[in-house]
Amino acid sequence: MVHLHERYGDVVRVGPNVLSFAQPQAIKDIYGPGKVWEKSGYYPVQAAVAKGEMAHTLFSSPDLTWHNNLKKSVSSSFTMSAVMGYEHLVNTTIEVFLKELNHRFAGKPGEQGLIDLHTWLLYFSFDVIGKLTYGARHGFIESSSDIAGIICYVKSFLNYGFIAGQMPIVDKFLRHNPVLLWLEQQGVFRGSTFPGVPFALRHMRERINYYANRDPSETKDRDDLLDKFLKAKAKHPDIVTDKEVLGLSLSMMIAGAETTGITLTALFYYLLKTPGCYSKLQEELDANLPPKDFETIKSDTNFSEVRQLPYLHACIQENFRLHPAFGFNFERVVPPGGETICSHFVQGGVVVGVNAWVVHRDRSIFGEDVEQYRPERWLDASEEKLNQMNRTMFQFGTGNHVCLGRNISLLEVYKLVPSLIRTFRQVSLDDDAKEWMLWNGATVRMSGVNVRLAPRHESGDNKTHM
Ligand code: HEM
Repeated sequence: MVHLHERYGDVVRVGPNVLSFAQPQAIKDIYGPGKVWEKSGYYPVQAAVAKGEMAHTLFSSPDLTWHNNLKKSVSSSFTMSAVMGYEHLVNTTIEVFLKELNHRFAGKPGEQGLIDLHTWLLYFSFDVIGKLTYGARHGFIESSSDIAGIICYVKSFLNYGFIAGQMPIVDKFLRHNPVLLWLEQQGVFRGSTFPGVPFALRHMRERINYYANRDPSETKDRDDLLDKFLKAKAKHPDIVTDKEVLGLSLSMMIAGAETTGITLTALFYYLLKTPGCYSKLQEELDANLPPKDFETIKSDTNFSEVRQLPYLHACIQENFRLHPAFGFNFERVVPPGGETICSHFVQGGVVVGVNAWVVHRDRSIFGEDVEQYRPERWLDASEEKLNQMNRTMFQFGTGNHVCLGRNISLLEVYKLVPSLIRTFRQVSLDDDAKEWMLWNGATVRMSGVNVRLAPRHESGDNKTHM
């Protein structure tokens, strides 16, 4: 999409009835205050399937009333202050992650010390989401494997949606084929069910039993998202049923895990490719959060503290700018009667959208060096420029469908990056000259980010903490 706009200009017709806009003004015109336009046919293709039934999520549902009511019922569990209450759940996952990396790889020579960073950060982000949603990790990290093929499924699920979503009618013959769904309901065919469904159903059952079999005065609230979803169900039974609880739980994993794993990998890649930035960040962390021993490091990396560190913030913003996790246009349908977008009148029914990869590379906003990873642009900018840059950031979308889990992903990123950098004396690319490989399958994925870790304490010191 970046190349298409470079070649054909600010408005590109990318399908018979589909327009892509490059100018930041289009963000305001399409998704801005008061704009509640329907999502395009791209989204329902992304519905999960549970035992032959469509399990719509906030992301996939075309029904705006259902979406708005459901989002309103659970949004208080995703505010920044609510999310800070989940910090200890992230801490325990960071602790396990760092211990595994240290024990398996740190300081080891040859193949033994080589880490496929993206794969490990996916183990991390999928385990964090399990912990936040159900209070229990699936165990990707400890087993160093893709449990039940969940990660692989999410990738192929998004790949499929990315392709089929270009011509949504084909979906009715493929994944959401009514005959296949019916066969699945009869137990004849099990191809479409998301492998995360059995986990979700087991945790839902256990939780419902937990509350049913205890006197309310004896039950202690659990502090995970499933508890919040079940409370929303009790409070708004007309809006949130078991089906919604299942859809919400699944969407945490589908929308929230790979996106954060990609964001973390890109951030380490850019930092390691620009060693000056890495050293500056390390200096800031060392100056503000003096290194502690391995056991206490995860609890020392306090979210409210690290959020205030300017260089860390600049590094994270610059990464979101250069590598937003989603690589597709967030498509909406122009309402009947038509609307004006960036001074062009567009007829009702036309699908329009903006791509974060495109607007984040607008030279009039971010400067001529848009392809360069340069966190300093966030520190050197005048107040007016900074406001303009912040307004153009589109990695989480905006408006009615803005990412529900953005604060959760910020919590993960702001905590994991300093924790990993402080835990190891050195993090380095295995081959500095090698570039990563990128491809777009709705999320923009990478491969070839292989790193090595040097422990802070070379000798037996480190082992005593394991
Ligand atoms: C770096 C990480 C993440 C990125 C870049 C990201 C990006 C996005 C974007 C761009 C959208 C809106 C798409 C559109 O308008 O069409 C979205 C929606 C959504 N995201 Fe995220 N996301 C991230 C993490 C998460 C997490 C951690 C969760 C949950 C725990 C989550 C849950 C959702 C949900 C439920 C929606 C649908 C919201 C709606 O339609 O109202 N996301 N995300």
